[in-house]
Amino acid sequence: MLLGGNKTTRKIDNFAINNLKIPSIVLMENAAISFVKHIDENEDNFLIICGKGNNGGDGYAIARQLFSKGKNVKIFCISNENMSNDCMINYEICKNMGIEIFYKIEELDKLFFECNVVIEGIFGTGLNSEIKGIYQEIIQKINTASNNKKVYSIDIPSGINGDTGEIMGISVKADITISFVTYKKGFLNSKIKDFLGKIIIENIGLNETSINHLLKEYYLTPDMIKSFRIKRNEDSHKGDFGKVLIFAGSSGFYGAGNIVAKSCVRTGAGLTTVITDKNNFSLNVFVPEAMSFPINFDNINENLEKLENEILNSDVIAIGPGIGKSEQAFLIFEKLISIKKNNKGNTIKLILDADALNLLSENRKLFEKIRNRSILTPHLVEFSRLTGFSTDEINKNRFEITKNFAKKYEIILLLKGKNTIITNGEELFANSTGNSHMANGGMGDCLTGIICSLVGQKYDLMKSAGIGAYLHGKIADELVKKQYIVNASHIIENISECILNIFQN
Ligand SMILES: NC(=O)C1=CN([C@@H]2O[C@H](COP(=O)(O)OP(=O)(O)OC[C@H]3O[C@@H](n4cnc5c(N)ncnc54)[C@H](OP(=O)(O)O)[C@@H]3O)[C@@H](O)[C@H]2O)[C@H](O)CC1
Ligand SMILES: [K+]
Repeated sequence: MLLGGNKTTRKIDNFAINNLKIPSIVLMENAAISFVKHIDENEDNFLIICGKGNNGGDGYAIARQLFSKGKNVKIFCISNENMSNDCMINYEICKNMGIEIFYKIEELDKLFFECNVVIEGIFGTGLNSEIKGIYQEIIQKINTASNNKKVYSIDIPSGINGDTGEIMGISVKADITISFVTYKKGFLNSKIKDFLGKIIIENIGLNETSINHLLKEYYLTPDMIKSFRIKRNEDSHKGDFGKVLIFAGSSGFYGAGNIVAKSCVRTGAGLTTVITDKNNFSLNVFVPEAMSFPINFDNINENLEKLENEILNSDVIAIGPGIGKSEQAFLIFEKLISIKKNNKGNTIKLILDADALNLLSENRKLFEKIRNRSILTPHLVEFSRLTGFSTDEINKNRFEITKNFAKKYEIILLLKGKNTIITNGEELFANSTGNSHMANGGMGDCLTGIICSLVGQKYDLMKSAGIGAYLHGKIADELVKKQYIVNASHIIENISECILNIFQN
């Protein structure tokens, strides 16, 4: 699903009008028809509150549509001065059709009392400053009425900034928001969840393929994830699904390596090998399918030569969870990223997480070695270390900072958090799955294991990160329907079933 904001709405509008030659009034009509589809047939009494821009125009067009279905419709017109052209056209039609239109704020309370459903088209993507005066008063009244009326917002609850989700002074609290063409970036702001209600994204007669060159940002949906699927050949063998090398876990943190390995195996990698302390025997017990490459941490140099063969033999290397920041960990990390091509002549892909990111932050010249072949999966604090931006600055400007960073270092960045962001600097995915019940130790390790497995199975880096993040969150979303806390082990046991559901449903 396309992800957009205020500017992109104008860009899409302009393209549809100027290039596709769809008159703007037709787009508005399509928006109104799509909107009305979601209104309960049994509802009868509607109050439609309209501003003077195209959001209000949508409101008048929706009023016409409902009126023509025989519904009882009343309109509250906030202003009929300086209306946009299309708003004016629909306002005039409503007047000509004899729909009752009210103008005085004193009449509003009675209008609320008489209706069952409020539809508000005060501001959409054109909101450009703090809301004051009469607009503030009207929104307050809508929110008071919303206790016992169903409130629908057209495109965006009036008062929410479509780009940032910021509340511009005051906002309508919608029960249902029916938005057009794009999932608005502002909806990703977790602080306004209660203002959005149920979100529905509707078409206005534009096929996604005819406009998707205009924007390269997406909100991940099940359909998108399904479309990424690479079918398995009947005659394939384990070599086709990737040789994955994992450097994760160290004394005290063996669990991290075990979780990465088990997630990787369960996601379907062909062969999984874990570089681990020679004294770690837990791997074989926890993940019997994985192989180990034992390391003597007391004499690291003796291992590095043998390790070279292992590197040359791999398709993808995941590095980081639980490795610590010791000198030995650094030497192994440096070795693992020092070879770019494997024995088959293919680029060895890298997934860098946790301490690998911290080591990278402190040794920035290593960025040169990871270009064009890596996914970095920081959480907010790790990303702050990598970029030098404060966590507040990142939160306020996630899209721009992540894109710039990915572009600068030519890597895929996956910034974990609510609506995890994945970007290569051009294209961007915002994840739609996941919940707070999965916020506990080992989750990130599990995600690393899923992603390196997908890369091994020849999914490209963006798609591996996208599928991985979606799958990881989706499993947790399903599990919280029947349990309160979701741990990495729960995710691991459900990976395969969830992949099946996503790819085959
Ligand atoms: N491609 C699509 O998705 C389509 C969407 N449509 C709908 O159009 C709106 C956007 O319409 P637009 O006219 O650009 O903007 P709005 O209607 O949201 O608002 C503009 C008017 O609001 C005034 N304004 C803005 N901020 C304030 C404020 N704080 N206080 C008071 N008034 C404000 C603004 O006045 P100015 O004087 O500042 O110009 C405008 O009068 C989109 O959201 C969809 O609903 C199309 O129907 C089809 C295509
Ligand atoms: K609105």
